[in-house]
Amino acid sequence: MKYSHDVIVIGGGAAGLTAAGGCAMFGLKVALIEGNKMGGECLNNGCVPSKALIASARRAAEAREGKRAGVQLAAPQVEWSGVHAHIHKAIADIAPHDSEERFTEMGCEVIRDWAKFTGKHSVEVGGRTLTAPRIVIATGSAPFVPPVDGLADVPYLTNENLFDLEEQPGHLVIIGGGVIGMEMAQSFRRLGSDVTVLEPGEVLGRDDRDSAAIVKATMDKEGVRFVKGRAARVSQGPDGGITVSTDGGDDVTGTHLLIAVGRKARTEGYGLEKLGIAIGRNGIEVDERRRTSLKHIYAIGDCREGPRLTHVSGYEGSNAVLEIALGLPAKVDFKALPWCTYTEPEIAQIGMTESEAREKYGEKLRVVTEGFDHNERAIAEGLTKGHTKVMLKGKKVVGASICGVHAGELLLPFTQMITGKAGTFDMGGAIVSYPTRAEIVKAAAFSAWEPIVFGAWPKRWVSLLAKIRRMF
Ligand SMILES: Cc1cc2nc3c(=O)[nH]c(=O)nc-3n(C[C@H](O)[C@H](O)[C@H](O)COP(=O)(O)OP(=O)(O)OC[C@H]3O[C@@H](n4cnc5c(N)ncnc54)[C@H](O)[C@@H]3O)c2cc1C
Ligand SMILES: NC(=O)c1ccc[n+]([C@@H]2O[C@H](COP(=O)([O-])OP(=O)(O)OC[C@H]3O[C@@H](n4cnc5c(N)ncnc54)[C@H](O)[C@@H]3O)[C@@H](O)[C@H]2O)c1
Repeated sequence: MKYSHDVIVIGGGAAGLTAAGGCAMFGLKVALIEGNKMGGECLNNGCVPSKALIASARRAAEAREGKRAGVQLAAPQVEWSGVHAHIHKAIADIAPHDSEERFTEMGCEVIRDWAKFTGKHSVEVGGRTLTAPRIVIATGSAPFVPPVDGLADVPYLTNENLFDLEEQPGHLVIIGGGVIGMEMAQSFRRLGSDVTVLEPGEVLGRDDRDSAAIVKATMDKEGVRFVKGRAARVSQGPDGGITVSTDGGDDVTGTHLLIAVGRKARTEGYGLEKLGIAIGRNGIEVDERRRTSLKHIYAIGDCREGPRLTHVSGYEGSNAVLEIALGLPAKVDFKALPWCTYTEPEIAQIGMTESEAREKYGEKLRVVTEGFDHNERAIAEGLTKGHTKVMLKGKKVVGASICGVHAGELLLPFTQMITGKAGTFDMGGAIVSYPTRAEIVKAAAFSAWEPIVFGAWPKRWVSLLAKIRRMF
C-alpha cells in the first residue's frame, strides 16, 4: 500500500512532540499535526506559566517573612503587570524548544491545523489526506467543568485563561483543592489576593497525608481560607461578586472564580467514534503498550486513561518511538513514577505512598522517616520543615515521600533504588519529575548515548522495518 508517511502524530504537546521528534531522528517520514499552539498545555497554560507564577509568589513570601539568618528584606511590592510579564517571558523563552521550526529541522513535516480521522490509516488535515501504517493520538485533555447550577451564567477561570488575567484578583475563590487548586491558592495569596478554596474531601488527596498536612498548615498560616464542601450553585451579584454555595450550606463570595476539579480527555470531534476506537471513563482505552483497540493506532499522554503529567507524556512518547521506529514492544512501567506538587514546602512522591503501600503489604511494610530538623544543611539554612519517608518491603524500596525545600530534586536516587538500575543508559531513559533541575542529569546521561542510539545501525534497521510496514 502507498502511504504518504511512516507515522502521523496528532497533537504537538509533550507527548506528540516526543513521539514525532524521536521517530524523525530515526529517519522516519513523520507528519506532526497541531491545531493550536505548539507545546500544548504544559508550555502555554499548564506547567510553565504556573511554575513562573509560583516563582513570583515565592519572592513575595520571602520578602514578607520575618528576619531570617540575620537579614530582614524590605516588604514586597507586587506589580501584577510585572508578574504577568514574567509568566509570558518564561513561555516565550521555552517556546523555541517546542517550535515548528525546531521540529521541521528534526525532519518532521509540521502541519498547523486540526486533524480528523477519515479511515483506519487516514487523517484529513488542511484539505489534504495523509496516510500511514502507524498513527499516534496525543490530543491531550481540557479542564473538566463540573455541572454546577448557574456556572454557565457567570464568568469563570480555568487554567486556559488564568494566566492571561490583566488584573490581580481581589478575592479568588477556587473550586477544587487538588494540585492546581493548592498551587494556585498559595501563589495568589502570597501575591496579596484573598483566597478561598472549596474542597469536599482532603486537600491534595493523592499526596502523602503527612506531607499534605504540613502544606495545609503552612497555607492556613499564610491566610488561605479553606471551606469543606462541594460547589453546588454559583451566582453573580449586581456588583459583579461571584457567590459559590456549597452542598453544606456555606456561601463564599469573591471577585474571581477558578475551576480546578480535574481534567477531561480530548476524545471527541476528530472521528474516533466512527473508527470504533474504544473510549473508557475518561480517555481513550489503551493497553500497557499504549495501543488502542485498533493496534496500529497508539494513544499517549493526557488523552488516554492514566496519570496526567508532562514527564509521563514524554515517557509514553519515547515508548511510542521504540514501538514504531524500532518495533520493540514497550510496556509502561510506573513502579518508579515520580511527581511533585510545587507548593511551599514542596511535596515529592515516587512509587507508592505510605497508604498505598500499607494497603498492599500490610504488616510487612516498614516505613523509615527522617526529619529535615536533623539535616545539617537544612539547619544551617534555618529551613527545617518537612521529612523524607521511605517505604520498604524487606530491603526493597517500594516508594518514597519527601516534603521540604526542593523536595522534587531529591527523588532521583529513589528512581535507582526502586528500579535497581543505575547505569547512564538507564538514567537516560528514566522517568524524571517535570519541571525539576534534576532533569539535567537525565539529559546529560541521554546525551552520552545519543550518537549510539541514533547511529547508523539502528537507522538501517528502522529503515528496513519501515519499508516492510509500507508493503502492507
Ligand atoms: C495548571 C497546570 C499545571 C500543570 N503543572 C504540571 C507540572 O508541574 N508537572 C507536570 O508533570 N504536569 C503538569 N501539568 C500537566 C501537564 O500539563 C499535562 O500532563 C501535559 O501537558 C499533557 O501533555 P500532552 O502532550 O499529553 O497533551 P497536551 O499538552 O494537551 O497536547 C495536546 C495537543 O493536541 C492538540 N490537538 C488536540 N486535538 C487535535 C486535533 N484534532 N488536531 C490537531 N491537534 C490537536 C491540542 O491543541 C494540544 O496542543 C499541569 C497541568 C495544568 C493544567
Ligand atoms: N505539579 C503537578 O504535577 C501538577 C500541577 C497542576 C496540575 N497537574 C495535573 O493536572 C491535573 C488536574 O489538576 P486538578 O487540580 O484540576 O485536579 P485534581 O484531580 O488534582 O483535584 C481536583 C479536586 O477537585 C475536587 N472537586 C471535584 N468536584 C468538586 C466540586 N464540585 N466542588 C469542590 N471541589 C471539587 C476533588 O475532590 C479534588 O480534590 C492533575 O491531576 C495533574 O495530573 C499536575
